[in-house]
Amino acid sequence: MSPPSTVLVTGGAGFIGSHACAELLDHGYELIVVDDYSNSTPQVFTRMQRVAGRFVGAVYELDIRDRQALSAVFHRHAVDAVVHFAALKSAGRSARLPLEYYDTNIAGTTALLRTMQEHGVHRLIFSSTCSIYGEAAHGPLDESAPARPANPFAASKWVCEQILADVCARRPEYAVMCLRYFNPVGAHPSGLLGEAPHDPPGKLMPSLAKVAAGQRDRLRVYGTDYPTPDGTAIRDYVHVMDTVEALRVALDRLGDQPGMRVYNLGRGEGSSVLDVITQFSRTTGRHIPTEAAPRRLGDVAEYVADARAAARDLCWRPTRDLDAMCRDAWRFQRLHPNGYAESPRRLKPKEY
Ligand SMILES: O=c1ccn([C@@H]2O[C@H](COP(=O)(O)OP(=O)(O)O[C@H]3O[C@H](CO)[C@H](O)[C@H](O)[C@H]3O)[C@@H](O)[C@H]2O)c(=O)[nH]1
Repeated sequence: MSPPSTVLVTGGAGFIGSHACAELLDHGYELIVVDDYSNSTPQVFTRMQRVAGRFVGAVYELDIRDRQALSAVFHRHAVDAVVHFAALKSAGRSARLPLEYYDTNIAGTTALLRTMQEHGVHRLIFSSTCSIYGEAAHGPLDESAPARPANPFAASKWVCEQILADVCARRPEYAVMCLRYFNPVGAHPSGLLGEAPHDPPGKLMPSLAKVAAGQRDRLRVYGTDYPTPDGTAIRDYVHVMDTVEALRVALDRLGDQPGMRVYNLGRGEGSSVLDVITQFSRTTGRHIPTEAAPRRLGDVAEYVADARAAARDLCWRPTRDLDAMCRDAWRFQRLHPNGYAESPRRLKPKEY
């Protein structure tokens, strides 16, 4: 099978989605994007065009659970493959709103799969997460580590993986890759694209950027009593540009073999919350005031990837370190203090 050329990206206006679209446009793919803008904004496409030098083919505002609207998109465009990001993704919020998460993430995925089937599209890249591993053993986790989802967000992703495995087991025409993202952070090196959630940022890197910029007075460190060397939780942070490079190679190779393949996308290097704060401070020269806070609902002590399968099959070797992740996140914050909401500031070269 030849590589797909027209790709439908769900959630293409979101953080990983927008960087993925820029990467795919850069490599000649034709893109159709659907997004409901529940945690993103259409402004992202203007920036994406500046980054990639060309337009996304078409953009539709829709909820992927709306099968009629989704079907109309497949009618209009000859889609070869789908990259599926659209989902709710906050572990803590999911513990408070389980139904909302199961409905959006699972019903959204089944609606997409049924629509794909109706239109004869069988190639899919699914966005999964390291959080399906839950409270697993310490140390690098490979793809065979048992799933023990610790919150409804993680459980919803694990259910989707099982649905996809069942579909692939019964239908040989399907080719699916599940990419288990560890903690993608950073921003496009142009400073045009970055992480700009609607709600006050709950994630570590954008929160750090807001504190460093003086938009928030301190960073709350959620949990200082984890069984880790410094008591704070360990994650495997990976630059979003490295992440989307892996995705692009996965898409290039999606047609090579049928069935379902699963890959961890992490660097194999754990950093604690305090490690990230120290690095962010060092990279930006800013003091980061902190405050110890209780553990966040649904969080676990440690996720570190064994990503040798992605290295072997996708020849993927992430090259950007934590310093680069902090530098790029900071550049986006400095250039766009309000994300996608307003025109950029002009920075002198030494300002970032
Ligand atoms: O202000 C903050 C924000 C975060 N943290 C801590 O920093 C670590 C990282 O938290 P993030 O919210 O940045 O990311 P998560 O580890 O919760 O990310 C998980 O959820 C993501 C989706 O939001 C992805 O699915 C990812 O793969 C999965 O690991 C956690 O220990 C968290 O408690 C703080 O201490 N203070």
